Amino acid sequence: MSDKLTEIMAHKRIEIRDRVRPVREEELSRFAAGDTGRLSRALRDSEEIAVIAEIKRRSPSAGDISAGLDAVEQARHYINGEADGLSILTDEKYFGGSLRDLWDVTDFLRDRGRPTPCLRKDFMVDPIQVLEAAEAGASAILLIVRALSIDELKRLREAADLAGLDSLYEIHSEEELETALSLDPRIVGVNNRDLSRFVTDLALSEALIPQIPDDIVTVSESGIFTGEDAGRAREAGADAILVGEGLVRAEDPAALIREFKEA
Ligand SMILES: O=P(O)(O)OC[C@@H](O)[C@@H](O)c1c[nH]c2ccccc12
Repeated sequence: MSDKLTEIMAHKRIEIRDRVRPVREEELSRFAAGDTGRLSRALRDSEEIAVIAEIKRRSPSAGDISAGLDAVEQARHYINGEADGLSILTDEKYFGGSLRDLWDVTDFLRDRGRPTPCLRKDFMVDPIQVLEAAEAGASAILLIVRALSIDELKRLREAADLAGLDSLYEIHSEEELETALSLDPRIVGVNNRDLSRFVTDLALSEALIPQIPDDIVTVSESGIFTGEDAGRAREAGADAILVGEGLVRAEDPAALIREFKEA
């Protein structure tokens, strides 16, 4: 692990320090109520390539993407385009998001009676964040394999399982794929962006996704802007793509989601 990701993880551990406390099993398990695996199911059930549409205001690599973005308005576009899942950045310092965005979007989805599953996109390090995700109505959390020890990965996964949340294991190398596969994952995401150097290359999905067993849901993440990119991910065998910047910058995000699915 190096530079930016190291910096972000160090910051995250400090940022949550005041909130960390023992999280009891009962606190987590009251969210599980028969609704486990909503994101993995939605991605698997889609006939075309599934689309996870991300709400992201800025990033260390792109800078400001859309500083004043209204999370609920953006979610409305994504739902109109029939996104299969939403990814909501809740990190404030580096991505301009908040837990409040997640609460607002899941409230909006609930009011519409449309249970599109939401991923809490953040740098998870402690079970308290899993509890926060469940409370805010998320269906899944992100686990960045490179950023966590095996013990942390196991601890976070256990908390997510108790709360009925899916865990998306994000990888960026063959070695990380091995680690993820040893943890019995339901969803593995290949991040095409090198989190140390910020370059994206879909060739990484093309190299790694074919090595992932069929019963695991696969996601190609980052650097997808066009129907052609989505087509490459599908050709590589991805069940889903995760798209942020391309959709946030799009004039008509709903149309772009349809284009991804038709590719
Ligand atoms: O905006 P893009 O290039 O479409 O990428 C989306 C998503 O993959 C990216 O935001 C992301 C992937 N893994 C992360 C981990 C933390 C924060 C953000 C991310």
